Formats: sequence, C-alpha cells, structure tokens
Amino acid sequence: MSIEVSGVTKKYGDFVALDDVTVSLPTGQLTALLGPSGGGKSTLLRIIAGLETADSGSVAIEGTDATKLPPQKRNVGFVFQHYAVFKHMTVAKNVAFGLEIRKTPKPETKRRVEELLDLVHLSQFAHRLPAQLSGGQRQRMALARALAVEPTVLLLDEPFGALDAKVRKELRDWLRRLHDEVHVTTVFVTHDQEEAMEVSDEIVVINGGRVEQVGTPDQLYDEPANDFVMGFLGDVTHLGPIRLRPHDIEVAVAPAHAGALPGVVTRALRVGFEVRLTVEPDTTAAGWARPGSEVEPGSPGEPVSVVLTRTHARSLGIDVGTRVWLTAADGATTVPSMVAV
Ligand SMILES: Nc1ncnc2c1ncn2[C@@H]1O[C@H](COP(=O)(O)OP(=O)(O)OP(=O)(O)O)[C@@H](O)[C@H]1O
Repeated sequence: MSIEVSGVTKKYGDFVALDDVTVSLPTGQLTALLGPSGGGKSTLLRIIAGLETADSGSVAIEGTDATKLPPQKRNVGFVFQHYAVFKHMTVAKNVAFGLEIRKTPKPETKRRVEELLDLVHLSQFAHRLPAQLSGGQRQRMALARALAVEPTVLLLDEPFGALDAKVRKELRDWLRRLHDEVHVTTVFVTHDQEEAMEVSDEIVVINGGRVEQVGTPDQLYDEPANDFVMGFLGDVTHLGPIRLRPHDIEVAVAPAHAGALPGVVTRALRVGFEVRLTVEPDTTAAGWARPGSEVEPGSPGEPVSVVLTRTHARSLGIDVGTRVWLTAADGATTVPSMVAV
C-alpha cells in the first residue's frame, strides 16, 4: 500500500506544470519531493492532497482511488510554509480544533492533545497564544495539529522554508525522529538537497514537470540517472569527457598513469578538513590521451575542481604552482559531459 500517482498531467494554460508523472510513494516512509524552483513539486503535492485537480491521470491513496475525492475525504494532514493558525486560540485549542469539529468526546480530545503536545515538545506552551511562540515552535504546533486527526498521509510543503538555517536544521532532525516514532506516511517538498538527503528514506527528483529519478539518498548520490540529478545532489566537475565529483579525482605529483590529465594547481583553498584545488589542465602536454574519447568533451581546457583531505594534500606536498596528474578514482561515479547544444 502506498500513494500511487499514475500518468498525472497538469497544465496552466499552455504551460505544462506536470508532464505524465507516474510515481509510487511507499507507506510508512518519509519521501522528499526535491527539485529546482518551478519544477512542479508543490503542484504534485497539491494534487495528492486534492487541493488541485489533475487534467489527466489518477491518484490512489492506500488502495483507494482518490482522484475525484475532495481533500477532506482523503484523510491527509497538510502543513504549509506559512501555516494558518487561529491567532486567538491557545496552542492546545489549535491542536484540538480538528478533533472538536469531528465531535471527538472531550476526555479523548484532552488526552490526545496532551499526547501530541508531548510528542512535539510543546507541553509547557499549551496555554500560550501562537504569537508567543517562536517560528520553529509554531511549525511544530502546525505538525501536531495536522497529526491530531490521525491522517493516513502527512503532506508538508516546505514546512521549514521560512525559518533561519539553524532552526531549520533542528526541525529537520526533529522531523526525522518524530517520523521514526509515529511512522505516518509523509511526503515533503523541498528545494534543499541537503535537507532531502538528511531526512528522507526516499527522494523523488522533479524537474521541468517530470520525474528525473526516484531512489534512496545514497542511490541518487552514487548512481545518478543523469547529469541533472548528479549536479543537483552534489558538486560536480569534469575530467576531459566525463563528469564526476571533485572528491572522486585522484591526484599524482608524477605522471604515473598513461591517460592521466596533466595540469597545474592554480588555487588551493583550505576549508575545515578539506583542501579544494583548482587545476588548470595542460591538454597540450605529451602523453595525454583523452579517456573515453568517443564522447566529445565539453570544454577540455576548463579548470578542474578537486577535493582532497588536508592530510592527503599535505602528504603530496601540494600547493599553488604544483604540477599534478589527474585520474578518475576507481569506482568513481561518472556520467558523460553534457554535449553542448
Ligand atoms: N495556479 C497557477 N497558475 C499558473 N501557473 C501556475 C500555477 N501554479 C503553479 N504554476 C506554475 O507551475 C510551475 C510549477 O509550480 P510549482 O509550485 O509546482 O513548482 P515548485 O517545484 O513547487 O516550485 P517552488 O519550489 O518554487 O515552490 C511553475 O512554473 C508555476 O509558475
């Protein structure tokens, strides 16, 4: 059982926001919809919630065809970036709201609200008004409110987007722990790859209205389906005709391998335990045969970025001006360079 989105297309006028999207979001997991701005993430989430109607295709939630169901019949909880709260009601009343309109017996509502406030660590703020909470506390209240009615699915649209970086980080750790406790199927939208990688069981990468790849954070990082996914999930550089991650380049200070790309270090930046090098390739040097030369290189003369640990850089004696030879490390994740169009 899961959320099954099949062949969903959504247009706004001539603009195709979602183009024949098919994806399955597993039950009990925390799934991120990740992609650049305007890619269609929110549109997909809103179609799952029933706040938007697809032009074609279907949505099933836990085996029930929900395509034509209104939002209130889908049993979904929803939290937006700017969450609408009842300003005149206390935190406890806000959380109780959904239970009260469902005419849940008073003692049960009271018990459930206490339980939820405990879960989101807001018990001591139960009698405050929302305006007396910090932004992060308000989002936790919003999550408690969404969870109150025991939704089958929790949908979060950039729930921490408006908060500062530190609070965002705290809330994302907290969301992961909360999810491990309650296991409600959760789908959240983010354009922040680090947030998606840290929190989710599975990531759906959406770009230009299409699903680029679905996989665990490790799968997407280590086996990106294409150049877009590779670039969106981490730093990428190039070595002749291939694109790879800067830490997947091996550096030698003597021409050890045939086919190694010779160059000169033009910049060495120390950041924490890393040293980030910029290497100007010397493609005119003798002995350089382009590896995989059936693929036309994008720009063979462009500088290459390389990341080494500080210890490694020190042991090689690397600094600005050092002559180096670069090769792709064994097992490096690579994709062909994009062919210029
Ligand atoms: N009601 C609407 N009318 C017209 N165009 C819309 C409407 N809603 C969304 N769009 C367009 O559809 C595209 C996808 O929007 P969507 O909000 O799904 O993107 P997103 O990936 O969530 O982006 P962001 O991260 O910026 O929120 C955008 O180009 C947007 O301008």
